[in-house]
Amino acid sequence: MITLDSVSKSYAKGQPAVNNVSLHIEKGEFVFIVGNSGSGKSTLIKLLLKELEPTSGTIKVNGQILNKMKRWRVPKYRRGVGVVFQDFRLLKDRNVYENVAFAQRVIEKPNRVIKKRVPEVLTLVGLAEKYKSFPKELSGGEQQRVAVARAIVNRPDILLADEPTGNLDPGNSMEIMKLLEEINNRGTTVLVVTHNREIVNSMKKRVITMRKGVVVSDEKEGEYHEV
Ligand SMILES: Nc1ncnc2c1ncn2[C@@H]1O[C@H](COP(=O)(O)OP(=O)(O)OP(=O)(O)O)[C@@H](O)[C@H]1O
Repeated sequence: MITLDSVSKSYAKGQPAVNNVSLHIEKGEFVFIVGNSGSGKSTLIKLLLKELEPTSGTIKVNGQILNKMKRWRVPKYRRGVGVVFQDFRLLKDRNVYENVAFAQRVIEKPNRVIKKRVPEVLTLVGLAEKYKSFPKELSGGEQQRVAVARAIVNRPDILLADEPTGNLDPGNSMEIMKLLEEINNRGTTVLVVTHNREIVNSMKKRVITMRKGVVVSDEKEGEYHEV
């Protein structure tokens, strides 16, 4: 599903943010990416979204080599990848329903599809009853649920979450991770960048640890390592 082959990314100067990384993630896997601040995790996510180009190496996602992808194909590619961020990034002036529906409207899904699909995903994330609420009327955990609903409404093959619990308390953090696990159980490949040691250690998933741009460990049912 995702293969990185000797991928490096250097910004203007200094050592590469991602340094000769090779890894393979199978369809349906749940993977944590951990590592200190500045170890290259967000850069890796941006490379997978084709927001950045690698300085060298190749990235293959769903059989497509990202480096060679024609520019006009990129929007379609990104639609197959759901993304969740630490800061939720909801539209403040739209209610829960519209925040999720928006992701379908931009790809011109017909209204009858939207009317069926949005309540479905809101039920999955446990927010069916709050569909009329605006982001400011929701708790942080609820806002992140909306962001997750928006990320999955178009049924992406892959869900990338960059510090999805960074702004949440421990209870809400665990609930969001359980939700990501549920989405994974339904077939979506899930990659989660996190600093949350307790959650990583309790969930017993694959853990890829980065340090200074390099993958220093990659364990099945791994633990959070300080490196
Ligand atoms: N746009 C940029 N221009 C120059 N250097 C950058 C840029 N973005 C990131 N870097 C550098 O690349 C390295 C890796 O950054 P990255 O954001 O990928 O780390 P991270 O592991 O996601 O960190 P954090 O846990 O703090 O989010 C850091 O040294 C950072 O300063």
